[in-house]
Amino acid sequence: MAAPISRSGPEPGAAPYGNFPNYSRFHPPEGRISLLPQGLLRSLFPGATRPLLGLDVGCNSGELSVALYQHLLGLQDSSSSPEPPGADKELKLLCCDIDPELIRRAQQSSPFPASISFASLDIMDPGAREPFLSSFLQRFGRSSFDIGFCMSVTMWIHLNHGDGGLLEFLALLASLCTFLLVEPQPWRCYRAAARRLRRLGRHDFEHFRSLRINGDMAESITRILTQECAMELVCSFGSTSWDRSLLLFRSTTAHPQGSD
Ligand SMILES: C[S@@+](CC[C@H](N)C(=O)[O-])C[C@H]1O[C@@H](n2cnc3c(N)ncnc32)[C@H](O)[C@@H]1O
Repeated sequence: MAAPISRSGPEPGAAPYGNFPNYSRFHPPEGRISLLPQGLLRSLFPGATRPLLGLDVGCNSGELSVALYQHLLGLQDSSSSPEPPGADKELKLLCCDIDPELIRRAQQSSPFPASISFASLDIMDPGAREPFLSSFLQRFGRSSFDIGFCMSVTMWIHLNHGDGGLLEFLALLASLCTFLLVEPQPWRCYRAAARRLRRLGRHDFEHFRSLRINGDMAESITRILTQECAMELVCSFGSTSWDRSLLLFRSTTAHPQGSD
């Protein structure tokens, strides 16, 4: 299920999918994690009696996925300490990324292999996505995830797949997840990404100049999710130091606590 990524050529900085090899050095997980309240998972799923299922889309090399897992379960921030007994029964996290090399690194360094699975997947490829996601969900007798994470990914989907792709992506996440945490990139990041590509002598992103969804991206994504995807905004956890907001949505149609 490896996605077709070419790493040949003299342009390592281009990262056309946002597949930067050292992303977490520039945007460390702590900047996001510190905005999320302690005990968030328990407050969203009081009295959950079976493992909660999470989906992290665009996980890069996994640093944020691991930090989210630790934070949500209230584990000490130490990748060297073993997972406490029982933790793997509380939350199972499926993390995917289009870049197989990033996934290989995530797998190699994962401190919690029993609870966090990393896999190479282009989430926009229905032929690969559907069997992959349903086989994971079926293992737990489920048809949806309790919580999804879409952290600094919307811009890359939007630039590579256009307005239609962004709408399709958000509708997909809304249909798959009871709760959804989204960190949208603001519009100025789109300009910076396009500039970076031009400086490297590459063609513009195919869709950049024709995007009609533009401007205040947090507002647009909130509008799409709430008006077109049957979700409601539960909370905005504020903005990171690099001015990206963390928005939590809940499905208005899914049953609570993953009771599907
Ligand atoms: C900017 S990084 C964000 C990484 C991580 N979520 C974080 O916030 O620290 C965006 C990631 O999305 C991934 N990505 C982009 N398009 C994707 C797609 N169609 N399917 C899966 N992953 C994708 C990229 O490879 C990249 O690793």
